Amino acid sequence: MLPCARITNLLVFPRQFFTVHHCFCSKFATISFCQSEAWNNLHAGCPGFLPWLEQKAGVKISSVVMIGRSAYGRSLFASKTIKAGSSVLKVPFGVQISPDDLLPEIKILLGDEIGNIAKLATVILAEKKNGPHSEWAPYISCLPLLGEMQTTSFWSEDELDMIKQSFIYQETIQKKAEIRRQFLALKPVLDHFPQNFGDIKFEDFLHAYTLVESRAWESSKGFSLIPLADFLNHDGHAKSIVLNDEKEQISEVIADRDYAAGDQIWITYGKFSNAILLLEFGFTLPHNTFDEVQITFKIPSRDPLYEMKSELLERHCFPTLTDLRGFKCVGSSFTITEVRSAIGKSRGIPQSLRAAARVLCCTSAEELRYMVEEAAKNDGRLGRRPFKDIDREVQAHDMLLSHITAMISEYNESIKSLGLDSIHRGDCKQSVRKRMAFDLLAGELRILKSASAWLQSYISSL
Ligand SMILES: C[S@@+](CC[C@H](N)C(=O)[O-])C[C@H]1O[C@@H](n2cnc3c(N)ncnc32)[C@H](O)[C@@H]1O
Repeated sequence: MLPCARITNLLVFPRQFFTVHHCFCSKFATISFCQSEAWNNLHAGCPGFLPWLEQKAGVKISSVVMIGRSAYGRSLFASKTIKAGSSVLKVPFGVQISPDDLLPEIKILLGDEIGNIAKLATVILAEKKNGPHSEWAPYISCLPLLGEMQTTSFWSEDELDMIKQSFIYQETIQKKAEIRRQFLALKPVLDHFPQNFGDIKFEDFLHAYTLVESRAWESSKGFSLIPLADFLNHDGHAKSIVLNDEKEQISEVIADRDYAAGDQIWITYGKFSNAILLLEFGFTLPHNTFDEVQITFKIPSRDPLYEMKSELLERHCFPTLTDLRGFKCVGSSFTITEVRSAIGKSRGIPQSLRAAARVLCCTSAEELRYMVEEAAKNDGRLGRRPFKDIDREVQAHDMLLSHITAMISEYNESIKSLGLDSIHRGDCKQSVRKRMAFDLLAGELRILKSASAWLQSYISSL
């Protein structure tokens, strides 16, 4: 049995500054958030959904779950006691939706620039247009509506401004641009089949794309939506995942703990930071142990050693970045996670980041050449050893510390401007987004503070 990966793994890691986007509009597109909430409560349990799915599959899928609603949206609950290690549900591949379900006459017109997520989104759009005549109607009608989507692609400019300190801000912009690019490539094809799609707008496509991204798993067919399994919510500490059994042609979830009747059943979507959860799934956790922060450096253009440092850093550790306007610059983005302890033998901040700081603070070509020779004599990695000159080592780490200190004060400012008093008040869309912005920024601030404490401790130990 193979673990099924959330598609986020493929899209976001290894992460650079890039990504996807897009949307989908339907007859529900104009429904306000509150109206759609009411609609959902009415259909909270998706009555008849499981019997319908079992009839379609021709086999029993689960005798231990029921569909309900919790603070996390639609959810699966134990209908009776479930023991750790026992099967929760088994969904045959035959009742999963994949890009293979695209009509052949449409599929043949799609070029390589249309990815699997966009293809699967196109399947959803066609089924949605089919309304009650769709063979997937009971499933499609249970999916979240446009007004309920919370991923940052749906945030207004003002809302995005709340998280401008985080790399997710830039990623959201790039992701939406990429989704729009795919939509524009797809649109002429969709327009050839008005009976299948109607007049699809970008918002429709973005909606469908985000539904796929937040609910599909990687499969032998690219990506698949797995009805019922996709009603399971994420717990960062859960061990259960969706497993694929190619031989039996089923996806299965095994309980990682004992559940009493009525308990919500959890799985993990993966080891995702709040930034990724927000970008791809539209939620955050109050304390996420997988949070991370991107530290980005650029060599000052006035540095007399700019060319030499650029060449070295590009060769050894810094990728070339292309900014939003298409200008290339040498810089680098390093990911840091929480440093558990500021003292002792803790792993500290990444060696690659410290190496880059050492290169950046060199003031002569001789110093840089010496670093290259030293790397060649050892494991080939540039700047991994502390400077023999302690002042220089302090200088490199001081530079990092002041960069991180500046970030800390920017994060503090952003958190303050959220208005701490109002964060935990209210359930409306704006309050929910404010709370998520707070979780994101507070988590990233915690990491920056841990890095700062580690750097201070290292510098004072020199
Ligand atoms: C795979 S679906 C799970 C079913 C979903 N609750 C529904 O209503 O259809 C993933 C979505 O569930 C919600 N979700 C999952 N885990 C969550 C959590 N721990 N906290 C808040 N929302 C969560 C998010 O909206 C996410 O995009």
